[in-house]
Amino acid sequence: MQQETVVLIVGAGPAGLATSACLNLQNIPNIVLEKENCCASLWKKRSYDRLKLHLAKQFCELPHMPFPQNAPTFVSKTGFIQYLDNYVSHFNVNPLYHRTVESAAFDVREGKWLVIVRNTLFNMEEKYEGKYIVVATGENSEGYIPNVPGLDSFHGEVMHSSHYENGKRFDDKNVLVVGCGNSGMEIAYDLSNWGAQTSIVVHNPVHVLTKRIVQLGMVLLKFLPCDMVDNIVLTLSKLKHGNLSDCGLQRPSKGPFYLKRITGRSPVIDVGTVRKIKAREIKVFPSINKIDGDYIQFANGGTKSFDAIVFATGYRSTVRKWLKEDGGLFNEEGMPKNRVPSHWKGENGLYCAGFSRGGLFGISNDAKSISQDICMVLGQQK
Ligand SMILES: Cc1cc2nc3c(=O)[nH]c(=O)nc-3n(C[C@H](O)[C@H](O)[C@H](O)COP(=O)(O)OP(=O)(O)OC[C@H]3O[C@@H](n4cnc5c(N)ncnc54)[C@H](O)[C@@H]3O)c2cc1C
Ligand SMILES: NC(=O)C1=CN([C@@H]2O[C@H](COP(=O)(O)OP(=O)(O)OC[C@H]3O[C@@H](n4cnc5c(N)ncnc54)[C@H](OP(=O)(O)O)[C@@H]3O)[C@@H](O)[C@H]2O)C=CC1
Ligand SMILES: O=C(O)C(=O)Cc1c[nH]c2ccccc12
Repeated sequence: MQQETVVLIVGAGPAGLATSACLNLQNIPNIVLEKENCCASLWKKRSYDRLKLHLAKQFCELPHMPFPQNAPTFVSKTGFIQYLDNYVSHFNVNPLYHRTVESAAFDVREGKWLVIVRNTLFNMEEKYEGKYIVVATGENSEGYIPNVPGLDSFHGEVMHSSHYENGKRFDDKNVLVVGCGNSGMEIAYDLSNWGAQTSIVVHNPVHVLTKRIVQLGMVLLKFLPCDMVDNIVLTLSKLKHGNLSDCGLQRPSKGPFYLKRITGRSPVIDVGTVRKIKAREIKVFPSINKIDGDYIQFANGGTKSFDAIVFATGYRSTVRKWLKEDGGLFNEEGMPKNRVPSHWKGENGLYCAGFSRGGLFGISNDAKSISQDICMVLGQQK
């Protein structure tokens, strides 16, 4: 006899996989719906070649499966993909691929979620039902490119960081990276290594740390208050990098771990970009005013021509495009209304995993909280 699906999970990234694994361990029937042809599509298809986990492996593991002892402290992209593929087989997670969720709504009469899915392999509509639904489509669902005046007139190549693989075909080209988050800073470094004349737009203050300093900070946070940890990591970072304001990099007035906690914004973990900026191998520009043909004009009045622009300007959640209600959970931007740790549970059996802005560590906590909650509610109903 076929078991009735109890939980529908939308998205087979780390969050969907971890939630399914936790439910499988409790024998709670679930289905994972994934629009791509593989799991962890961000890692397999939408991230640059030289990507490594920025946080030490103990902060990046999913529930119930540590990284192998012989894995390096900072796991490579291929190592992480291997880990996820092992995770999927170990916990018998079987996502349904080529399934794009187009709408989900709660049927009050039936007390169920009704989900309409496009099977893109056969271009047909499918319907699924579940008592619970877990949104695991991620904070990084689609690349965001700002509305820059004149962008349409730009003659060169324009891409989002999620489509950047490496700088091979940009050697000797003039490339502008817009955005100085972790993607922008690392892509600028990669482009410069491949021989591109590289520039980066830095429009706001930014914290630049190193992976070792962040690792120390993460450990210290277990014992010390956040402001004390921020003082320690900032002192270490100033010793390491010196004063960067001459190079166009200002530090925010609030500390890096405080900002991570309150705004979710991650500090930049330097991979070597700072040395290149100091050596003027990578040029820093302020905000873009406008684009005219090949020429880009900056807020300081400077103008320069470029062959290509990489927008490393972040991502947006897409859940509000298909979830037909906010479910008491999501704001207009498709992010949780409530602050961590009250962010993962909505109304009528709606949950979200992977929206805490806490990276893989946050994802692991969400998956455990959601599976425990569903297990408890089902237990009460028996
Ligand atoms: C470049 C990059 C590097 C990162 N590195 C780290 C790191 O080192 N450490 C860390 O802790 N965090 C890191 N993060 C943050 C975070 O951990 C990752 O983004 C992680 O992949 C998020 O997992 P997720 O499952 O929530 O979302 P995703 O990995 O984005 O998975 C969501 C899945 O949902 C699918 N989907 C979307 N919409 C639909 C739909 N309508 N129907 C069906 N399927 C759908 C997508 O195809 C995708 O496979 C990184 C993020 C980025 C962008
Ligand atoms: N190895 C790793 O672990 C890596 C992890 N990541 C993680 O992935 C997530 C996404 O990172 P990322 O892709 O860098 O996106 P982010 O959202 O973290 O960064 C986007 C950057 O673009 C800037 N920006 C936005 N709009 C404009 C604009 N109009 N002009 C100029 N700058 C602009 C933002 O500045 P502001 O916010 O001030 O507006 C910010 O600095 C983060 O959590 C990050 O830490 C990413 C890469 C590698
Ligand atoms: O890679 C990211 O953006 C993350 O969100 C991971 C993360 C969680 N907590 C942090 C603290 C400092 C730097 C990165 C992270």
